Amino acid sequence: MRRDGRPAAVCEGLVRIHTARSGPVHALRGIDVVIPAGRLTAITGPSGSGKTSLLRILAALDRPTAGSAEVAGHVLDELSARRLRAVRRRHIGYVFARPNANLQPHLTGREHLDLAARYRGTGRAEAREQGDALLDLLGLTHRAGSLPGRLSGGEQQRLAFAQAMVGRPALVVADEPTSELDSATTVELLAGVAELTRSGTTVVMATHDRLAADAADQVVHLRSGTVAHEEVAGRRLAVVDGSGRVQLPEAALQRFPGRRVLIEETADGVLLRDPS
Ligand SMILES: Nc1ncnc2c1ncn2[C@@H]1O[C@H](COP(=O)(O)OP(=O)(O)OP(=O)(O)O)[C@@H](O)[C@H]1O
Repeated sequence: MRRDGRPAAVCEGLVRIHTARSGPVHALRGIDVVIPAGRLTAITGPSGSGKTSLLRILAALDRPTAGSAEVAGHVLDELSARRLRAVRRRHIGYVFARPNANLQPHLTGREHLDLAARYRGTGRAEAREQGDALLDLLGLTHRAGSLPGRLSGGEQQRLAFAQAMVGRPALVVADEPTSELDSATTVELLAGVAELTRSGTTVVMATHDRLAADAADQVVHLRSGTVAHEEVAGRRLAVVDGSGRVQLPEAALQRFPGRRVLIEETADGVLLRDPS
């Protein structure tokens, strides 16, 4: 949670319909999700389930077709384009999947951090202090003077996280940041990210990688643009949306071939039965 106890981001009934040549594509069909502050949340789900569409809205790079997204207390869908850009600059860090997409070839590690901090309005002395701490935490101190071309893929992604986090944004959004790394490098990067979330940063990361999902405090699993389930503290939770809809796990769904259920309330829960 943030110091004020509020989550870093809250999405309610998010709908995103893309316009493709073949017609409208319903990428998000009513997503309710809460991103707790100071935690690592993984967004998982098969290809095309809506992970990037959700992340782009959380990162203020795109707007929902309907529903609302609040980040750091700002209701993004109500903001003008200028205010949205300002919120993105100040409060949101972004990490792309491809290491070299995150970095400028002519800037050293240190220069990346200085520039990102200035962009977020952080004073020079504070930026230096935070930059040093981030480089140290991510094992990059000896690389501060190097250009990205001299860094390994894993080091480049760690620098990308440092750059996304300097200036203390409310939310760092990362789209499959481990997809181009081998498993040993992935483990190293995740250890660094876990360390950063322990120091108070909130990270939301789309991933296909089980290692990355296992490192998360919360996993939100998407299926066809809806939240299929969440995993928190090792427990798998179904999500009841605002209109009372619950997605059953695949195995449970098999029990209802007619897609109709009898709902029985019992003393300690609710029972679903096949009516046939
Ligand atoms: N700009 C766009 N224009 C048209 N359709 C889009 C656009 N962006 C995404 N889509 C479609 O929306 C759906 C969800 O895509 P999205 O990229 O959000 O899923 P994803 O879970 O991130 O997929 P992947 O794991 O393959 O990256 C897909 O059917 C995709 O083709």
